[in-house]
Amino acid sequence: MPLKTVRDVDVTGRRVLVRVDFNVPLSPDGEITDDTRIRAALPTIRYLVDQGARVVLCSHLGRPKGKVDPRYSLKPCAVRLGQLIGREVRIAEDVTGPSARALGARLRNGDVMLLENLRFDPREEANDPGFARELADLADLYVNDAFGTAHRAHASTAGVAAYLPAVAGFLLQKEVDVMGKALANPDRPFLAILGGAKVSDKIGVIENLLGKVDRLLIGGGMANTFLRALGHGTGKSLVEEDKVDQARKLLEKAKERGVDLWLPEDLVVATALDPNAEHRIVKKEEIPDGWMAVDIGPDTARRFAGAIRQSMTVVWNGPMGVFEVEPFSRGTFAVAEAVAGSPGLTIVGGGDSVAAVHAAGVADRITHISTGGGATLEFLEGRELPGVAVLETKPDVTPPAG
Ligand SMILES: Nc1ncnc2c1ncn2[C@@H]1O[C@H](COP(=O)(O)OP(=O)(O)O)[C@@H](O)[C@H]1O
Ligand SMILES: O=C(OP(=O)(O)O)[C@H](O)COP(=O)(O)O
Ligand SMILES: [Mg+2]
Repeated sequence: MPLKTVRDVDVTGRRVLVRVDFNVPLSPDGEITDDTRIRAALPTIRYLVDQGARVVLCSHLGRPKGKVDPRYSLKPCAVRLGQLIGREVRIAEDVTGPSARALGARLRNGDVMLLENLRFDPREEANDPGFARELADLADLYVNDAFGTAHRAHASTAGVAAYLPAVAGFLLQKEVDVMGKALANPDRPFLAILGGAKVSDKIGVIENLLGKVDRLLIGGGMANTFLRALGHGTGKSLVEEDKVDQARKLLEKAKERGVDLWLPEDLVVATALDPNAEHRIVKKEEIPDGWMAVDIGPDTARRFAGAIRQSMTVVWNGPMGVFEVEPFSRGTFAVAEAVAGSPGLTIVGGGDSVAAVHAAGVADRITHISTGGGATLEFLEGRELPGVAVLETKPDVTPPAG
């Protein structure tokens, strides 16, 4: 059934708590390197402002693990949002404390404020009902527009809906709608590309993906755990030791089901994550001790690009390497270029993958840029996302055919 959205409720003069995903990539000195996720939330924010709502935005940024940490402050996002909407966006000093409550009480119709990083409070990720209640007490209505975090059952994405009317924002609605249609009956060959660094988070989706796709390409940090499962040394690469067994089983399952699962055949290895670090290209069996895999190699990039160009549906999440460091960006950019040149429907999702697609200059040749990485993968798996499940629906009014 279709989701109820902000358009289906009266918002004028009401305090509206809007969960957004402002988890944007930051440079080492704390500058926003890609503001796609902030821009993606603008339609909902602008609508609420125009309707005279009192807007209380909330988001997480990074993984500060329940502790206040200035490196993960949302202040830069408040500044950027203020520039984009042309009005002041005040940021609270705390999440649900005295500063947030005082700023909230002073809001006038059309004002916008932002709470500090939700994950400064350990109760957010624990989906603590007391914390959900404190969030709810700041508002009269809850709007979820954080598609990128909709796969998390946290206080601000799920728990809070127990205490307030809960509707979708325009971004979340659009993501669910566009991807639902695109992936309901995909043209084949259907290919997925998986990379990035959130290995333990995302390895779990592979089993179900094997039942959906014809071919799966694995690169980036995700590939290293699989190389280890094949018995190769991985030096000081990012590897999740406790997922090696699972990776081995997935390799077997792919074989049983006749799904092509491709790993890198060659890699760029480096001595450090530094643009000036020594680096070279090696075969996948030859990662030297003390070195780390930081990108797929040129042969792999060519092979992956060929497969991508032969596919009619492509879903990509997770960079092929540490593309933020220039010498290690080539594999990711080659894949971005290939996805852009693929003849069929293409979806790229994830905070960092989307930043890479913008950096590669190919974003306008992708069918759908999604703000969700892990969320898109779980959606593709066919899993119900907790942040969507808690929202109100409206009766389907599609008239019967004929
Ligand atoms: N081989 C690798 N080793 C370490 N980190 C990697 C490697 N390949 C990619 N990464 C990192 O993965 C990060 C993105 O991962 P992730 O958050 O899972 O993707 P997304 O945000 O697109 O969903 C990037 O910051 C990138 O530097
Ligand atoms: O950046 C995000 O996901 P992504 O890296 O998969 O794109 C979301 O904001 C979720 O963050 P989380 O994986 O720390 O819960
Ligand atoms: Mg990310």
